[in-house]
Amino acid sequence: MAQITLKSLAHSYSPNPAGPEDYAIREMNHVWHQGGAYALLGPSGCGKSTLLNIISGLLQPSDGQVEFDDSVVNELPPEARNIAQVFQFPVIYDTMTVFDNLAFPLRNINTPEDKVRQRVAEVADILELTPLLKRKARNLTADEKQKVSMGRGLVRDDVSAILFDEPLTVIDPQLKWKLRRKLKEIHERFNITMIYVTHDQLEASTFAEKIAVMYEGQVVQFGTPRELFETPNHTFVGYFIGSPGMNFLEVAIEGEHVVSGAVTLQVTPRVKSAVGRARSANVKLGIRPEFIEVHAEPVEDGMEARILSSQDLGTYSILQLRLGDITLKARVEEDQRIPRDKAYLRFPEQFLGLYVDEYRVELEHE
Ligand SMILES: Nc1ncnc2c1ncn2[C@@H]1O[C@H](COP(=O)(O)OP(=O)(O)OP(=O)(O)O)[C@@H](O)[C@H]1O
Repeated sequence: MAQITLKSLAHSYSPNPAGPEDYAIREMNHVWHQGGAYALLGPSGCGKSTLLNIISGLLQPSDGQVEFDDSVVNELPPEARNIAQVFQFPVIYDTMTVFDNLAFPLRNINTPEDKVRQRVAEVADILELTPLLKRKARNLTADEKQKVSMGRGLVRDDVSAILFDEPLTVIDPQLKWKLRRKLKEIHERFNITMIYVTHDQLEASTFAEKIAVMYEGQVVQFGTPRELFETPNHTFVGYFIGSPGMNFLEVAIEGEHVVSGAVTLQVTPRVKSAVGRARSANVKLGIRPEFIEVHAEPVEDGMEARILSSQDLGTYSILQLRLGDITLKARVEEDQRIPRDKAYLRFPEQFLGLYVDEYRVELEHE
């Protein structure tokens, strides 16, 4: 078992990278602590698989170091790194039985047969594969095959880490939920570092204690699901986490006011002075749909908005609103009165984030 440290790590698939856009991983420093349950979350193409393959040794980084505890492992091949990896599609031997498939990684390191039997029984039990142990793998369904593939990743208890690359893609939605719970249970039981790659925020937050959000080859935030929701460090995290994502308004100071396009925003003096201090033309205010106050009647400092649509989602509704030339989304709970055509909006200061050049900055005290 190990702590995995990435030091000034970068990777380009091009032999002569000309600029940052030629890097699948842009320079990053990151630590995965021993025993953590982590998710690596981001959209397609952001570099998740590249990063996993660098950790497992399938890929050599073009720059920087990968360390397991205090040893640099850049030169070590995958088999010497003691890492288990579970891929999107099943990697199993069709002609072997389920038992032999599960036993394979253990027999490969000359584990005594009684220990093999004990570990295979344990993992088969957790993954509900016990009735299938004697079956040939080729006769299994796609779901069952992927469970065996996961079992092969989980069967050794001496690995430095287990890396999962979207392991539930081929699994039926009903079973996905159950398997995620099982992985969590296994993590709690065996205290192995697990890194789980996904592009699905729900999958990430049900599995992981901490999520690394990747965007354009970099980890833009590493935090608990709650931190990512409440204080996104980067506008991308705001968009990507939450359903719907955070609203962002491009803002500037005009005379005495904070404006967004043609709209004068009602904000506190503290927000105004923070916007005024920003030394960039790229300044945004972010607020989650959950935190916009929506009133049916005029209120002090309320900003009048038109309601474009209202989507009833059972216990809450999502309103699409037009504030001047800005489109916003707001969430209204079922016990709240939903205005018909017009609404009056307030942006409570404690829920506003200020973003300069896409990164969050504190609203300092006066
Ligand atoms: N073997 C390769 N050769 C050249 N470019 C590659 C190679 N593999 C990946 N890339 C590029 O590197 C970038 C990161 O890809 P990567 O597969 O790591 O992203 P990802 O986040 O895992 O995406 P997905 O979720 O679609 O698998 C992408 O621009 C991709 O096109």
